[in-house]
Amino acid sequence: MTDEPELRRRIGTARRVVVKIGSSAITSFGGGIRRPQLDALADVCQARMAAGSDVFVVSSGAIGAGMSPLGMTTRPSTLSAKQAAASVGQLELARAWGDSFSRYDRVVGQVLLTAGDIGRRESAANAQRTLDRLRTLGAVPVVNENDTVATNEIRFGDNDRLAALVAHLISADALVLLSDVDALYDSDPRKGDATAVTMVSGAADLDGVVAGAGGALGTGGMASKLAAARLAADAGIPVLLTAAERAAEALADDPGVGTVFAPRPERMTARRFWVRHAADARGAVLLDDGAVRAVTGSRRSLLLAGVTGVDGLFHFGDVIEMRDPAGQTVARGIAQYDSVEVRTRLAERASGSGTTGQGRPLVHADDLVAL
Ligand SMILES: Nc1ncnc2c1ncn2[C@@H]1O[C@H](COP(=O)(O)OP(=O)(O)O)[C@@H](O)[C@H]1O
Ligand SMILES: N[C@@H](CCC(=O)OP(=O)(O)O)C(=O)O
Repeated sequence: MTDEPELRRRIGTARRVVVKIGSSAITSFGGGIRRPQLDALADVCQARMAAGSDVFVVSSGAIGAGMSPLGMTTRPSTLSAKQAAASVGQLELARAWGDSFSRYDRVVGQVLLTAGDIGRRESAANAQRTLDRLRTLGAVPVVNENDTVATNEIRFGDNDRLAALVAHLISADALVLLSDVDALYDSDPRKGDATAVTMVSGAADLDGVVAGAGGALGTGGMASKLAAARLAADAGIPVLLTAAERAAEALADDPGVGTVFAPRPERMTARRFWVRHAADARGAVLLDDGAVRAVTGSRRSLLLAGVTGVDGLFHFGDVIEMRDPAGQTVARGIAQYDSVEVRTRLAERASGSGTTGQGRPLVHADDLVAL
């Protein structure tokens, strides 16, 4: 098991680093983008690049940056108003990052992505190639969610998750999450006494930790950072979480600040990671209790015999969800049948005219990830 100093050194010497900056760190109510803070972050990223690392920036703040030009005084709540604010704000944000890095004669490349893009192999491969080419050209990729086309259903939910998915996409060696709080605490530090957690190596370290909501400008709060850290851990990527104002220490070669999250000892295969985290599920099947035990406890393939119903339309090769009798999603995996065929087989079984106990499994154990 990795110890804390070793993990911190690993992050400090990572060759390829994704740095995610939250809205709360670089925007303010009424004032839009806080240029001095953004410049300070660009200074730190430049120093790390000068030391030989590749840095990929994931920057939130488009909605915050677009509010004041549009005369909005509170963060918009409807999707269309958020998208309108973001479309104005993305320009402001890209210009600000461009100006900031131009002080070092560096060009930035804006990369706007949705969850759907990362969930589809072809567009994910294209995004990965673009990011890589920007890197080889010496430009700094600045990634954000493509808010204009993201819908409630397909939103990343927040940029912490986006940053973790990007880190996986580009095979990063470390992910640094910069927020307005200097570490993970056992409860929201804004609400009183709280103790900092310096390292998380597994679920047990989160026992008793209450991850609360974010600030007025952020979206995910601490829960989304923990989910992103878990996602990165599955991808084998260590994470450091701290405040943007500690960025210089966070990106130093031996970062002594914030909370570090250890990756899984064995990186999930790219295929299982994709099934678990990236791909959009196209539909779902309902399982009986025996099938739930088989797929979650014994990690066996899902046979049609354990399926009691189908929800939605899916095709052979799509990622589907598996739900227990209470409707809770217990696993995800790749379907080896179309939904129409599953429905037909279930109807045959109900009428006594067929068997569903034989044949190939609906989801093979190798393509199945319990949640
Ligand atoms: N257990 C916790 N530890 C640390 N911060 C927490 C915790 N619970 C809630 N928070 C709050 O989460 C906020 C950071 O989330 P958010 O506003 O979404 O940031 P960002 O804009 O950087 O994504 C902090 O301001 C902090 O008050
Ligand atoms: N794409 C949105 C992201 C919002 C968001 O996730 O913000 P944060 O929780 O501060 O990372 C924007 O740029 O405003």
